Amino acid sequence: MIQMRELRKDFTVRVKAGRLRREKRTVSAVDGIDLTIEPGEMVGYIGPNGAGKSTTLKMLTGVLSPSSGEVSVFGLTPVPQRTRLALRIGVVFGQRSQLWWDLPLGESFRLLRHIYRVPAAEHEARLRRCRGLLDLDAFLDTPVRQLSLGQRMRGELTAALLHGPRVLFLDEPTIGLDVVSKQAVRSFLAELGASGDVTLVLTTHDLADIERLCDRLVVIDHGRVVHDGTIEALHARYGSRRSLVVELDEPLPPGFTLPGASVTGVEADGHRVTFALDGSSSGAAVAALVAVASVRDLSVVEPDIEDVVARLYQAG
Ligand SMILES: Nc1ncnc2c1ncn2[C@@H]1O[C@H](COP(=O)(O)OP(=O)(O)OP(=O)(O)O)[C@@H](O)[C@H]1O
Repeated sequence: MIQMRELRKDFTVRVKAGRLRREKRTVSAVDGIDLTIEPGEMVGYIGPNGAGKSTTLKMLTGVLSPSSGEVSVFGLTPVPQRTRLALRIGVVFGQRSQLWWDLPLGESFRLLRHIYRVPAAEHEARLRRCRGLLDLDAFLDTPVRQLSLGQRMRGELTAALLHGPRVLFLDEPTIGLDVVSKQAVRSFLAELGASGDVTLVLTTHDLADIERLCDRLVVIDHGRVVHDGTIEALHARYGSRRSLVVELDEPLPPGFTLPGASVTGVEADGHRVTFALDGSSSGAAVAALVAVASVRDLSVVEPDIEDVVARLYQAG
């Protein structure tokens, strides 16, 4: 459905070289990306600032021409076949709006129906679904410029879906949103993805978006793919381990060891101890621990995706 072969985008920039002189320099924003995305996938496309994420999305949506390589979406080449492509994709760029600033939100939706020539019944059905899932009714009559960021983002998502696209490209869809709006947007996208009707390609700096939504994670750095797989595969690659945190009535005896685990932290005068678990089961470690110590409370903490992604970025 989406294919990129040796995809590149170079920008020529002028940089200062001395007091008056400026030199031309080439920045390889996207530096040879090979990716195939199948229908129904939910792909998180992440990377540090300047990694080339937005540039890739712009080439996929027909905003920018590649410098070399190939890109196709539904077999269409985005820039020359942009109009045909627009009928089949939805795009949400968190920082930019596709709504009419001075019109009420509902009016923007009506205009989009005419632009995309969507039959009235289809439009109504899609709008009804979005109204229900995104709670739009309270602000359908409000001019877009008066909407809060969270309300506008819910409007943007609806606007991107009213023509029934099979692929949705989202660039930072939760940027700047409060926790409640973030959850509303994530739940909506999760439901959309679960229906299997829409393929999602999403860039974000908020890794909770990825954990909640994406079954595939593509990490890019300096315009190249540095990881492509599940979040679990990323943890496995970096040896991330789950932790067992125990609250104890008495500190453990000196030299205490737990099979399949190693101590990574001791706090509260030895009353709180953190173990990194080597294996996948925490049961054996817990059993060994309660046999020798008086355990007041315990919890198993999953590895933190922020940590592993930070390590990946630093390695790059
Ligand atoms: N129009 C442009 N002209 C010159 N350089 C550009 C242009 N657009 C992007 N770049 C450069 O290309 C590189 C990749 O930029 P891009 O916006 O794709 O990164 P990004 O991964 O989306 O970053 P961020 O997370 O900060 O949004 C950066 O070095 C950027 O400065």
